Amino acid sequence: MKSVDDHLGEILATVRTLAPLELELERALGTTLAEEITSPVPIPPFDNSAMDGYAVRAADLVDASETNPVTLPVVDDVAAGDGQIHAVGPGHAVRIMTGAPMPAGADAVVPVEWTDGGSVAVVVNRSVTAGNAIRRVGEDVSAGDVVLTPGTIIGPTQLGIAAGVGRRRVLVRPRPRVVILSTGAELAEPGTPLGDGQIWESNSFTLSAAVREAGGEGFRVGIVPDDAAVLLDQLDAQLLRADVVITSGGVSMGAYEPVKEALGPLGTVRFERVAMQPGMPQGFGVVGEDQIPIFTLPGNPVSSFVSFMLFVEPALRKMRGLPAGPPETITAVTTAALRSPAGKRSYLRGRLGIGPDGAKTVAPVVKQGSHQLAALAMADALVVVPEQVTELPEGSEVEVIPL
Ligand SMILES: Nc1nc2c(c(=O)[nH]1)N[C@H]1C(S)=C(S)[C@@H](COP(=O)(O)OP(=O)(O)OC[C@H]3O[C@@H](n4cnc5c(N)ncnc54)[C@H](O)[C@@H]3O)O[C@H]1N2
Ligand code: MOO
Repeated sequence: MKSVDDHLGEILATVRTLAPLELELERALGTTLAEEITSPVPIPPFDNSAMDGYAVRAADLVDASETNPVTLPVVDDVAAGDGQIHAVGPGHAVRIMTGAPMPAGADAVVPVEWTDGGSVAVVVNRSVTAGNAIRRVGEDVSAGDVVLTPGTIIGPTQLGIAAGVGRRRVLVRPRPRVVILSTGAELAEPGTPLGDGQIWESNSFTLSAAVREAGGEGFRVGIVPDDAAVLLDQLDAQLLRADVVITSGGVSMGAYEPVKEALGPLGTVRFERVAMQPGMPQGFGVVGEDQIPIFTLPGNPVSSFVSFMLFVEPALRKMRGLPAGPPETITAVTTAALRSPAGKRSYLRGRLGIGPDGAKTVAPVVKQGSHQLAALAMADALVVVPEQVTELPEGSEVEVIPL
């Protein structure tokens, strides 16, 4: 049997990082920046007020206090966005709003709270230090400063700074588009009644959501009947919009394995047994003119999800231009004994916690079957049990993949 590490290694050697493209900011969330973003101007572009109040010369207010208020005539008004030239002469004040450009001659802003709020003349009852409540030009960013570097994942604040330095479009590696096809004659669409022998289809929901969480765009094609020709037709139609295809089901040893039947003859997809549980039957390869990577995951719901975490998620990271490798693990101490088949790496479902000594613990969930989706939904971690280990007593230190 092939090792988990070899399988991932082959996948990562095959998938390619997506080519960069220019996207409007509104569409760039979750993409990976493929250029350096610099600011063409200093930010803020001009000295401006940090508060609503009065622009003054601090020297005029050195003696101002509660007992000795100073009155200054208000000679002008300047609002945010005002492009006019304003000035404050000695002994004068200009009413100013937050974000408005500082008038020439003024060296401080007196917040309105320190005054009587007058609009013709203002009574100030505190002195002010020069520079008070002024935001200086370039205080956030100097002209030419790099604000974002290539390889940065674009989140809300990165979008904000790109806009804040005047960009409308950015060069990014897009979110990989992942088409998800579920095979199985027994599958019924959730929300419709179950016929005899049927179960509700769930893998495509799990997988498309996992794709989204992994920074891709998941397209749920839904249920494809157990018919190789129909599957190939569907695949053909979907390849137009896919950077990756995932199928679930139809790869084991049964009499009706449409995925194997459809893709096997192409010669570009390998079906293998990987030394892991769950998720032993795996297929990976490329399809179509553009050699789109395809993952044929096992149909059991836990198996397909675990396979996604181990193989598809790292592949998506590589496609996004991010460092890619096996999922990161943390160490935790088991709260119960564990069993694992010899020669396979197990990914048991567990719940993380904190022990009385403050150490991280992991409690295996009771139902560990590949079909027991409810137990997976209650778990928040996968406990990794190495190939050669078949039993672990309670209190063992283990590697855990947090979900
Ligand atoms: N003789 C053998 N039988 C099986 C082997 C084997 O080595 N020899 N391997 C078992 C293992 S391990 C797995 S995993 C499964 C994988 O089978 P397939 O990938 O071919 O998947 P199916 O047979 O189509 O389905 C398996 C199971 O999962 C349910 N399923 C499938 N798709 C969905 C879906 N979209 N949503 C919810 N549930 C789904 C399906 O009803 C089956 O119960 O094979 C074992 N057998
Ligand atoms: O290897 Mo299968 O994925 O356990 O159930």
